[in-house]
Amino acid sequence: MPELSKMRKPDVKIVILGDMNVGKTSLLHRYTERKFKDTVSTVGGAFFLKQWGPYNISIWDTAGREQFHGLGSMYCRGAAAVILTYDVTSWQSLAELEERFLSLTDTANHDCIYAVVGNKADLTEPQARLVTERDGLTEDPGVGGGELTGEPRVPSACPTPPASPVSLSRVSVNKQVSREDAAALYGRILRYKGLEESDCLPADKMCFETSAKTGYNVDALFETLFDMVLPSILRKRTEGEGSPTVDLEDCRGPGKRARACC
Ligand SMILES: Nc1nc2c(ncn2[C@@H]2O[C@H](COP(=O)(O)OP(=O)(O)OP(=O)(O)O)[C@@H](O)[C@H]2O)c(=O)[nH]1
Ligand SMILES: [Mg+2]
Repeated sequence: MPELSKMRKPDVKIVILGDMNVGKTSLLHRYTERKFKDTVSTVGGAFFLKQWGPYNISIWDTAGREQFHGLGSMYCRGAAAVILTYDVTSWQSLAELEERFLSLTDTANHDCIYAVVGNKADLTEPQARLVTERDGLTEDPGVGGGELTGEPRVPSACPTPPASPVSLSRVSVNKQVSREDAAALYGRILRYKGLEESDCLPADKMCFETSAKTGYNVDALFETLFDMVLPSILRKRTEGEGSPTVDLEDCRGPGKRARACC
């Protein structure tokens, strides 16, 4: 196990922002641990270190809860990429990105890259929900983590199985945010930053839909960004910014994928 206090300083920083419950922590778990696991609402922030070829990339998870809002711009300081995350089933979560989170990125690098990410794409697939036609009960596998088996699960409030057979239909949860909505937000982000769309990466490359639950598009999201921030790393190295080591006394776990809270 490497001596953490001598760990190389991360070469570059990526920050995930977005409203509470959109799945920021779940996306990081999916990418770094290949799992969809239970989460608790993030307090403050946490970071992961990812070795990408010869480079160390720190990925900062942030709290979406209003009470931690003040920390956001601190986390964004010096970021080379920011992942603005919303929930595809929640229009409000997209609106919050513009109203509450975009201004936090004022402290990011001047050439910071922005990705707009709609998570929980699994919930909008045609087979995302079970609906019992008998009494309108719904079962959401996205929350409980259950699999679709064709057998209704009995709600805890109803200890005995229904006497009559229950017919099942499968419908999708309403998708509230389209890819076009996300692309339009991306355009507004560029304008907010005073950038010309023609000089920037196009919306179809920078807007992703993902599912932390199924893993859909999660590797593509992170690895596309890693590749995109490499020029920033190389420039920083050429400019000789900062010291080559960092004090990571609080880190837990091996250097390849350390995690810490703050
Ligand atoms: N169906 C589905 N549920 C998801 C997905 N990602 C996260 N969730 C669920 O959404 C809830 C919130 O997930 P978190 O990852 O804790 O959300 P967060 O954005 O980190 O929230 P804060 O830490 O409070 O800002 C949890 O119940 C997750 O299991 C997904 O892709 N699909
Ligand atoms: Mg979280």
